[in-house]
This record gives sequence, structure tokens and C-alpha cells, in this order.
Amino acid sequence: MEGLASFRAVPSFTSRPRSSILGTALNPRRGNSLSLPSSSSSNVRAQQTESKDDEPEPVKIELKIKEWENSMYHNEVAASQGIRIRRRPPTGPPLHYVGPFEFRLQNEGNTPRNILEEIIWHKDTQVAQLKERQPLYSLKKALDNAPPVRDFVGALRAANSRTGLPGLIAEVKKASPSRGVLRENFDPVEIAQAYEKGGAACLSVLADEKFFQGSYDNMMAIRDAGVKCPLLCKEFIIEAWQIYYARSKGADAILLIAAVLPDLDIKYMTKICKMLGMATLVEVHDEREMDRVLGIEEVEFIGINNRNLETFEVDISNTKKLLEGKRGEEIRKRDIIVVGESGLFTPDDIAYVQEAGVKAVLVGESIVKQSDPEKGVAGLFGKDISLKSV
Ligand SMILES: O=P(O)(O)OC[C@@H](O)[C@@H](O)c1c[nH]c2ccccc12
Repeated sequence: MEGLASFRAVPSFTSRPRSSILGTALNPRRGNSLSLPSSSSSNVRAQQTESKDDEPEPVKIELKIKEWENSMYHNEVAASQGIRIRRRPPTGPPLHYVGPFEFRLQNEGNTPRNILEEIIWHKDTQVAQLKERQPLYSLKKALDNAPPVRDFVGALRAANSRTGLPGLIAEVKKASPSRGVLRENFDPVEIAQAYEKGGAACLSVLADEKFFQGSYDNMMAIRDAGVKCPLLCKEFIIEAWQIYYARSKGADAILLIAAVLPDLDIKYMTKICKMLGMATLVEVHDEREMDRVLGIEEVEFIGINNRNLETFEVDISNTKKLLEGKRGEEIRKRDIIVVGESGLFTPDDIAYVQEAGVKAVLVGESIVKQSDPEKGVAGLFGKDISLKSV
């Protein structure tokens, strides 16, 4: 249902994509407007008739239709698996013109329904742009120069047997959509080194810029500074291309979010990671996602997020709930390493999730906020877990 409240006026001189699939198909004066610098409408029309794109118009229209069908198909498959996050529709809301203004009618179908969906739609656009600059074949070549992969899960297992406590994945995170800026004077390398000194087994480095103020540069800087902890590239992965990209930037592990990715994507991306020697942390939030993920035989490493990424609600009893009964049994039988993620602040929280069955924890806020993150690690566990402690 389209509502008046969702009208947004956009002056026509802004550089917005200027076509919808139907608009393109039905309106012969509109070309592949994504490549057009927009100006006054007459100017736009003039440029459209002299479109310099190689593809003839009917082919372009067909490609757009395919693109649209694919995203509809993805959404149907995803919905059948209980996934609520949809893929970005290939075009924005339809345009309406009143005098010099463009109006976009926003409705359920073309507006993100929650923050996770908004992040995924933004990621889709960003990845499309990055891919154009560095297509897969050249990315694959870049892998020859990437630093070697380190054993992420092995480091967690080793820490767990060394300390008798869950191995720590300490998160280098400046900000988040739910908490805002967590640390003003943010030096990623200094923080990473402090975590390592404090006894972290691995690090998670936020790569998303827009919503988490992270970057791939941070990850590379941490590696280049000689930090030995294996690195999880904390990114919203929706395409295999991003896995190669993360590897080319020195990642040892990546995250796949079950709330976003259908089973087949998880299976296929996990295989790609294995081929590249990387670990794949598959993140779940509820029973349904856990069951889906346990149904994928390639999965060996599962994160239980205590934060609902659609609503931001945090409840650490989620970890316990998802490890009870048959699920817990199967996880033990398959020797799957489980990570308790988010909302962990105190030694009691750590003991609680350990009791529930996790062998590792992923912690950001509580330690990144400390003026001395090295001490923050000891505070979190209630004791010194650094290498010098044993
Ligand atoms: O800062 P916290 O509450 O300790 O949470 C860390 C980590 O679990 C959280 O950042 C996280 C878990 N899964 C994610 C997926 C994307 C972005 C971030 C996350």
C-alpha cells in the first residue's frame, strides 16, 4: 500500500537513478539511465538518445528484466526458508514528475523494513560498484600476493584448552547502528595489539564503513603491524566475490549470516572458504536458523548471536536456548565449535554461555570501550588469560 506520508520530493538535478524497469520498458525515451549524469530533464533526454553504451536497447531491457527476475527468485527461495531479509529491488521506487521535482513513491516493496535489510541493500549497491572496479578474475590474481591464511578455529581450540575458558574473539569495532560510537579515539592497531596482549585468541575486524565505521584498511593495518591473532572479516556477505575480496585483504575467516543467506548460498560459500583455506563462521539467531544450518553438512563453526539484528534486542539466554536438547547433542557429536556472540560483559556472562556449551565468545562493546582494552580482557574473564599468565 502506498501512503502519502512516504512521498519524498527530490529535485531533478540530483544524481539519482532515473528509471524503473517498467519505466524503461514502456517509455522509449528512457535509456539505461544509471550511466547518466542527471541534469535538467531536457538535457537528460538529449543524452539518452545518444546513449554511448555498447548494448542495444532491447538487450539492455532484457538484462534489466533478468536482474529483476533473479532478485524476485532469490526472495521467494529465501522466504520459503523463513528468511525475512529481502534483496534490494534492482531499481528504486517509481518516479513521478511535478514541475521541476521528482517524486518517489515509497512502499513496502521498495523500502527496507528494518536496519538489517537496509544494510544488505546498501551492501548490494556497494558490492556492485566494487566488482566493476575489480572483477573476480583480477581479484583471483591478487590472491597470489595475499598474506597466508592462519588457522582461526585452531587458535580458538588452543586457547580453550590452554585457559579452560572460551577462546576469545575480540572485536575491533568503532561504532554500531544500535550503540552509536563506542570509542572516540579509535586506533584499530593499538586496540588489536592490546587485545592480543590481553590473551585474545582471534580478532574480529569490522569492515563495513557506513554502519559500523569499519574498513578493510583497518584489517590490513592490523595484519601489517604484525598482530598474530587470526582475523575474522566482519562484513555483510551476500556474494562470493566478497569472500575473495576479504581474502585479498588478509582475512583468515569470514562471517555468513543465516538471517540473510539461503541454505544453498551458505553451502556454496562455505565450500569456497574451504578452498581458500579460510574458516566460515555461520551466524544464527533462532531455532529455525540453527536447524537450517545444522542441515548443511559443510558447516563446522557456528555463532549464536544474542542480538537480533532486525530489532537490536539482546538476550544472552538465547545462546543457552539454542544449545539445549537435540541441537546441543548434534553439535557435540559433529564437534562443531560454537561461539556465543554479543551482549557479554562480565565473568558471569562468560560462565553462563560456557555452561551452555560454547567453546568461544565474540565480544566487542564491553572491551572496546575500556580505556585499556588489555585490562578489559582480564576484566571480562575475571582473571588474566594472557600468554604470560601460564
Ligand atoms: O559488541 P557486542 O555486543 O559484544 O557484540 C559483538 C558482536 O557479536 C557483534 O558486533 C556482531 C555479531 N554479529 C554481527 C554481525 C554484523 C555486525 C556485528 C555483529
